[in-house]
Amino acid sequence: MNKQNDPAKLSAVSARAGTDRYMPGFGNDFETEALPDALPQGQNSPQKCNYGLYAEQLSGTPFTAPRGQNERTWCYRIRPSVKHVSRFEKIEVPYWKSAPHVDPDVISLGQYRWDPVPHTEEDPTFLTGMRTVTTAGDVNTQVGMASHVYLITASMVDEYFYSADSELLVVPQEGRLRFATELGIIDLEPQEIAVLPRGMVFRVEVLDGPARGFVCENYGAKFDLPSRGPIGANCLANPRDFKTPVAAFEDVERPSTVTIKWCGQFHATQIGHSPLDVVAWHGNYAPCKYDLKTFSPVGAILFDHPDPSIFTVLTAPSGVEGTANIDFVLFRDRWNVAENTFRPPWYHKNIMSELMGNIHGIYDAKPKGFVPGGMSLHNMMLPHGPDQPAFEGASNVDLQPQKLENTMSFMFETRFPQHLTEFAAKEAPLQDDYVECWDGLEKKFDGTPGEK
Ligand SMILES: O=C(O)Cc1cc(O)ccc1O
Ligand SMILES: [Fe+2]
Repeated sequence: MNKQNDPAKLSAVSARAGTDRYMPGFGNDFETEALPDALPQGQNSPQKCNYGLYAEQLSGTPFTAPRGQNERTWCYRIRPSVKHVSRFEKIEVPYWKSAPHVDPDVISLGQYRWDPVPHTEEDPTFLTGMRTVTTAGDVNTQVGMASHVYLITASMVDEYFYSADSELLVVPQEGRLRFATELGIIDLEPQEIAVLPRGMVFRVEVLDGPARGFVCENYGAKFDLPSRGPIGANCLANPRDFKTPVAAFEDVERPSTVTIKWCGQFHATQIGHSPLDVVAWHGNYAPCKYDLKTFSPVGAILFDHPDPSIFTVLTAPSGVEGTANIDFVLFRDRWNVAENTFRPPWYHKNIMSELMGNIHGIYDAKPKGFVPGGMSLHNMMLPHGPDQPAFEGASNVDLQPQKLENTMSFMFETRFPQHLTEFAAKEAPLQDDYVECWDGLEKKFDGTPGEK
């Protein structure tokens, strides 16, 4: 291996220069060290680690999980984590809610749509700027999810966080963020996503603000790549496009706070140093980022509109095959070529509940009103579909091959009904007139077949 491609050398450079670098692959068994020979070879727990480091395992799955699903990472760190978090004090993070959270005064049954949540006067961080929109399932039994909007203008300074409750899928819509994590640094911008594993400590800095985006908090089993079935080994999200950071550590001694989300509650602990002190690590339980522009969509090339599951980027299983705890689905720019076909999404009712967000541009089923930064919720078994202008347009358009451009929306689709928070129902800019977008769909039936 030449010097330039040697991950050890890259990470050493990375740690010193503070630049971010990544290793390709989804769920790979990675190894990386920010100082030469910090990573033990051939074993996990030497009697004494080099540099006086402590060896520590982070288990993301039970010890006995089947081999293909078993995930853990070995960290070689300046202090063991137990020196970072002890003597907890309960704190309030009022806008970050967890399931079950059903407010009797809030009705969740319905079709809802929101304008972008505006930035506030305060200077919120990733923690204080998190606004829960929906919750589903139960955080205590590790099933379900929550969807959030984040509004961030301030970096976390000497402040760290981890969620024992969940894996976090972060979908930026505006602004650039840096996730300084125990295992390395991820820089993130709109049209990219990051996946932060349960239990991993991080700090979020604003590189370019204000920052707004969406978070899917997964209480259940981890996000995985979907099986492609007959599609074969390529297209959709390809494993090599997922990027995991190389090791980068901080040897900083300053009064700091670590906040933990645990069973829906928040606790803080004070420490005298940065917990991001992992000098080297190896394993397959690690954060990653993914550029949504590398998603290769597959679709109908003759007629009809397939189910949106063909656009699944990541899926978090629920234990029932084909019934996801969460699917993360991407509607990106693509060619529309189907002949004699109503090309936008069809009208439907779904046993899964669909939370959508617009990252960029125009969504074909809702040409107006569903704008970047905005969201919609079509809850379990509640009918929805194209609005009246979209229906008329798509029913009458000349069906030439058409490139859908300037479009990127996503869906957090879960098997569980999603319950609105008070914030979503009462504070966020809910569009009271949303359901009127279907009012103009008139009766066309007159008992005769033919042109309508
Ligand atoms: O409701 C939506 O807009 C999402 C959606 C898109 C699609 O192409 C088919 C079904 C579906 O639920
Ligand atoms: Fe839908």
